[in-house]
Amino acid sequence: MDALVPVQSAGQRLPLRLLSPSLHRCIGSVSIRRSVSGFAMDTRISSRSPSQFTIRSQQSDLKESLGGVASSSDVRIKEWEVDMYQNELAISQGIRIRRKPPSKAPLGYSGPFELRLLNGQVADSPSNILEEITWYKDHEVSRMKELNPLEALKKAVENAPPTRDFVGALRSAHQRTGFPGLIAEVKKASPSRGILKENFDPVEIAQAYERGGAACLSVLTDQKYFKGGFENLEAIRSAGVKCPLLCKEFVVDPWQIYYARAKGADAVLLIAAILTDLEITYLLKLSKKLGLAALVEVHDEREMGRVLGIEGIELVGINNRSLETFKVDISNTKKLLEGEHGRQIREKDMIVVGESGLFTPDDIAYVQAAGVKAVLVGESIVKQNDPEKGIAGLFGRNISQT
Ligand SMILES: O=P(O)(O)OC[C@@H](O)[C@@H](O)c1c[nH]c2ccccc12
Repeated sequence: MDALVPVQSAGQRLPLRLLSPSLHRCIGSVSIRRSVSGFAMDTRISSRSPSQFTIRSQQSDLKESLGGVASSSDVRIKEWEVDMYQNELAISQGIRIRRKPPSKAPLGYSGPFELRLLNGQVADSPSNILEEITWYKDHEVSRMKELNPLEALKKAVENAPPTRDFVGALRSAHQRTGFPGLIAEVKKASPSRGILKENFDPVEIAQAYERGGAACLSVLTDQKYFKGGFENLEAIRSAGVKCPLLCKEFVVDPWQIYYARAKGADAVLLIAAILTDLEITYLLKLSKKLGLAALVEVHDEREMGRVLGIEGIELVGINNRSLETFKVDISNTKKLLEGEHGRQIREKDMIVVGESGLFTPDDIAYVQAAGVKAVLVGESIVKQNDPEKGIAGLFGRNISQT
């Protein structure tokens, strides 16, 4: 991808070679190009003039960029089309979560896409909590980007201390203890459980987890739904906690990967239920480039099949909680590790993380027998007065020095 594509006006056709074959039918504007590698791109209307716009790829490291001139309403229409294509592309991969509300269409626009895409989906309210979070996140990220432009973030990342080896820490904890490596979660609240801990001191909890033998920590950074924050990630890191840190976010934009890295993360979460294969591939590459591990989360067989088709994934999380219905069932981990999928995972030597709903030594033994080498645990340990003891209770013995 070394193309520099001149764009005179929105609506101009772009060279076929830049488009995915399945999207040839969509040719007709720069926006389509954006929806293909699209996620990789960032649209900005330049401050010099509202009728001037540049679309710069976040893959600018790969020297691709688009630039052009159009009216700002053209740009809005094109952006809306991109969003709709994003939804379409996702639907074609069996993803039910829509990334944008369907009626974000600019006022007065009634092209063929609007008719097609709104058909049967006229309501503009999210169909479940994951969709709601995703829509809100999109909104939040665009605001945060204004305050922290990518260029500045890249500089911060260049000067940031090196990352710690998240995957290595899990593997060595597994070898050391004979139990799945523990990713202990620093989580104040969740939409399904409400407030988990009133007097929540993230640094104290993180230090207790570390003393208790956690291999890594997961820190919720979502503010609105989980009462977390990036300040928690930063505080834990600067308090000298050595466990590698997973930034627990709903990543819908590459900007968030840079941000997580700048704020002290060693790993990021990529949720297959909200990301297309292309997005996962791109975000995975970007994470690696920045020295971050990526935990790719699935919650059903279809998502597992999808991620097994993507090169370079080392860590797969199986969430026992549906983020759409909140239903928790730890046999999900077992189910997804059976048969052909399990075989492929073993062949590729991937680390599987059993996530959510783990409370007792029996639960740990159950998911371990199913094939996980790591577990991600929040509620059962964060709720304890002493989270360090909570870990010993969860495993049935002290895992800090075995
Ligand atoms: O508190 P629990 O049931 O132990 O679950 C922890 C973790 O798996 C859960 O918080 C989680 C898994 N995937 C997520 C994605 C986003 C937010 C949260 C999550």
